[in-house]
Amino acid sequence: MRVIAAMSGGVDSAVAAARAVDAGHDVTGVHLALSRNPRSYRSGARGCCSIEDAGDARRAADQLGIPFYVWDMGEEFADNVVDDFIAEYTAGRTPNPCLRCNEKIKFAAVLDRALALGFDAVATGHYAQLESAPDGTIEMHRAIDMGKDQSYVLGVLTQEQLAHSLFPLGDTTKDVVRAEAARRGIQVATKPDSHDICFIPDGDNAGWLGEKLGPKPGTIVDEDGTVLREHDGAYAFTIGQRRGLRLGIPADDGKPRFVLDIEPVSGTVTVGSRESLAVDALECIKPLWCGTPPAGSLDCTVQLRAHGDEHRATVHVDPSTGSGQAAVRVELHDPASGIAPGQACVIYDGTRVVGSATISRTARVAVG
Ligand SMILES: Nc1ncnc2c1ncn2[C@@H]1O[C@H](COP(=O)(O)OP(=O)(O)OP(=O)(O)O)[C@@H](O)[C@H]1O
Repeated sequence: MRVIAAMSGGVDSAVAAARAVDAGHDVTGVHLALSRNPRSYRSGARGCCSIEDAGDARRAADQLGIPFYVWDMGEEFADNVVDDFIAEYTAGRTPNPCLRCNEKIKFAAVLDRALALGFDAVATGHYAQLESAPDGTIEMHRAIDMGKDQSYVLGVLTQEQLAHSLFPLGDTTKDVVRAEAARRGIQVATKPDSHDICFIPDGDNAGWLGEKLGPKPGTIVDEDGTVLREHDGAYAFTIGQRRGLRLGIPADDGKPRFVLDIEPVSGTVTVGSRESLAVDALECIKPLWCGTPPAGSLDCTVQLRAHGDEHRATVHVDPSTGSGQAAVRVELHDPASGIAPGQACVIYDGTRVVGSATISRTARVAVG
């Protein structure tokens, strides 16, 4: 097959490209220039797409003896990932930009360009496994290294996209990948892993959003509406957040308080007890299925954030719902905490990804 290897300049994608070459594919390396404000990883925090990253990717491609190009996808990334991230926070929701990047950039814009240029597939260093099912469809499964498993952020991929994807690292642990990179003489063998949000290299999401959006004053209130303090922007808060609330006055019961709700229009952030955070029912919109869409009810597990726990659940799918309405309802068998609208609910049957949907509403566990 003619394969585009998406090479970030990191160790995973270098080894993934090497394995694609070993498997006998005709491989071309491509580094994506995504961020408009690239930051050198030598400055400490590892961001994305700096000149050094592109140079590391090029060197790895040279070592493998494969052609190498840089594709500028900065505009697509800004429009589909960065702007969406800002819009979602503005609306009081909690987006996952990696998932969005996979959906709109790596397995959409990049794959489309690859196919248009006559390539058959895109290989990445994501940790997930692909298997052919007896009916000829491609199934995506969790990676064997559960510490690195990235099937959650790939849960948005459709059958068509999976049919043109290769994940050469899914059956390997990160330790083995680093050892293999060292054995192959790949220079980036010890390069640190990237931060979750590549365009916010120092991890200060609130500071970054504050710069983009400016002050949007509002109040923090407790569950009975008492104002506890003012704040400069509700976008600095996420449901389930405990740290950095700077409430000053302790709760009546002396226990920690958590963000329970964010009202985007008034900017009111409600805080309360850990118990009040628990939810056991979710409504989700915009489902994307890896294979044939399920209908009716499904006993399964769901994952509600990257690297989050698996929760046993019964999922009800209504294929007839119009866009914007809850197409997927999820009953969690045990309550979960810190679940925010905007997050993806990825549905698993064992290790197999069934699909994903975006959480639009959560319902609190009835107390007493
Ligand atoms: N700027 C980029 N250019 C090309 N491919 C990229 C880029 N960023 C990410 N990728 C692809 O997406 C995969 C997953 O990206 P992620 O940000 O999770 O990196 P990672 O797990 O740290 O991998 P790596 O060690 O290769 O950077 C990478 O392995 C690579 O194939």
